[in-house]
Amino acid sequence: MARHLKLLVQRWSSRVFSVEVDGAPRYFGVREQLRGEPVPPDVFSEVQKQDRCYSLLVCSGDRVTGDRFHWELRDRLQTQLPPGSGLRSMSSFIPDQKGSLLKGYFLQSQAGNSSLIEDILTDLEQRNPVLVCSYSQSEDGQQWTQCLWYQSEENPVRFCVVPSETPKHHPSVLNMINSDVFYSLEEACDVLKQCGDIIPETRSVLGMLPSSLDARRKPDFPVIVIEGLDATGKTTLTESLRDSLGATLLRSPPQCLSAWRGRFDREPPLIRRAFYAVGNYITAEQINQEASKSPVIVDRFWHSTAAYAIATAVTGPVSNLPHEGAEVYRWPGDLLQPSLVILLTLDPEERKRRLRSRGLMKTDEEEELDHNKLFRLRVEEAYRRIVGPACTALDASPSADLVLQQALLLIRAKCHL
Ligand SMILES: Nc1ncnc2c1ncn2[C@@H]1O[C@H](COP(=O)(O)OP(=O)(O)OP(=O)(O)O)[C@@H](O)[C@H]1O
Ligand SMILES: Nc1ccn([C@@H]2O[C@H](COP(=O)(O)O)[C@@H](O)[C@H]2O)c(=O)n1
Repeated sequence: MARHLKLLVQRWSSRVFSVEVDGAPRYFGVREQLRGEPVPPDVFSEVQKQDRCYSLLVCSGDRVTGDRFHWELRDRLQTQLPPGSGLRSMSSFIPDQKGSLLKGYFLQSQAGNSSLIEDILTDLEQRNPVLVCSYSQSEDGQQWTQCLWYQSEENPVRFCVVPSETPKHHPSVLNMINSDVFYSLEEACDVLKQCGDIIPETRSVLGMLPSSLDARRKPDFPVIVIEGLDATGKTTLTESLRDSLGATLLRSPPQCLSAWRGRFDREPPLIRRAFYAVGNYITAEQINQEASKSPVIVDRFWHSTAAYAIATAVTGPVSNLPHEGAEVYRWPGDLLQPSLVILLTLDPEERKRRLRSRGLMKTDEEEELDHNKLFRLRVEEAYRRIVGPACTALDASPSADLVLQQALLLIRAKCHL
């Protein structure tokens, strides 16, 4: 077994395992010896006595390869596993230890399917950086045990499975910085550079970056960013503001990246978020140039990149988000700061009505906003928690003209235009 896997398993009992059930994580741990009465963790409560469970944790040392493999693995398992395997997302982490998160999947093997599932797992384990554990119930039905699957045929070391307290932070929070949310151009570029061989388009994207960036340069004219969920009226408002103020209208991601956006939208979060992060820096350079001549209006910027990334990385209710004031909500030190950020807010029913009447194709995330109320609430709350600058909320439900008048009032008050 590779050295890093050995180290990992030696610290097994300090790790917490988390399995997603109905969009919320359930936690358990493992101990070498059971102290006190056995209490099966609730993840196992609906598993039949003769069934086995398996966990697969991705253990690649290289995060780009690991994230892509984790992403593809779901599709592979969904197509290969027999029905009733109850495939769920899972992770393992050391509470409060940044960077300790390992991602993977948890599944059930019903008695009749066991050999088929074991063939799939053997093949996976032999060819890929994945650590498989199996879980079985003791004869008396009192206890679930975990063992590393590769050695289960020989003399397996069995760990007792025990319930674990809900940790202070959602597991994804541990790996969020510079995986989901990038705090410098350098970090985002590093990820894209590592993808050069597998995604040739990254070279063209990186080629769009200016040779130098100066975040401290203060633009001569105000820079106003308009943010909000899709169909809240950003396009309508930004175009009206451009006309009313004689401003330049820009957007993030910038027009010059349009050809490659779809390609990066199909990649796992690490790569997708790095693409959008780099897009903000390219837009920032365009802002710098235009804001020496006129006010600049920007349709989406950093708030969108960070809020969607944070809200997607965690699951469950808003209380699972990193707490208000956490590091993930701060503005990157090397990114131009706008003079004002206006967040358009809208009642979900009215937003749906506008979406329907517009009738355009929706991205996966837009679909998710529609179907998953918790996801929408997390995005909205993440928007509100980002600081440096924080956004100013504006009710987008009145007519387009009234929203424009309200936005102009805010801009005049804040930017003295
Ligand atoms: N204040 C308003 N009242 C009623 N309808 C509006 C208002 N503002 C915009 N709309 C309509 O709602 C729909 C969505 O607006 P718009 O395209 O401006 O939103 P958006 O935030 O830019 O969306 P996306 O982020 O998905 O591009 C459009 O059909 C638009 O005409
Ligand atoms: N600065 C940005 C802009 C957008 N995104 C991501 O794109 C999606 C929304 O874009 P629309 O063109 O549909 O408005 C959203 O899902 C964000 O993930 C971003 O990350 N950063």
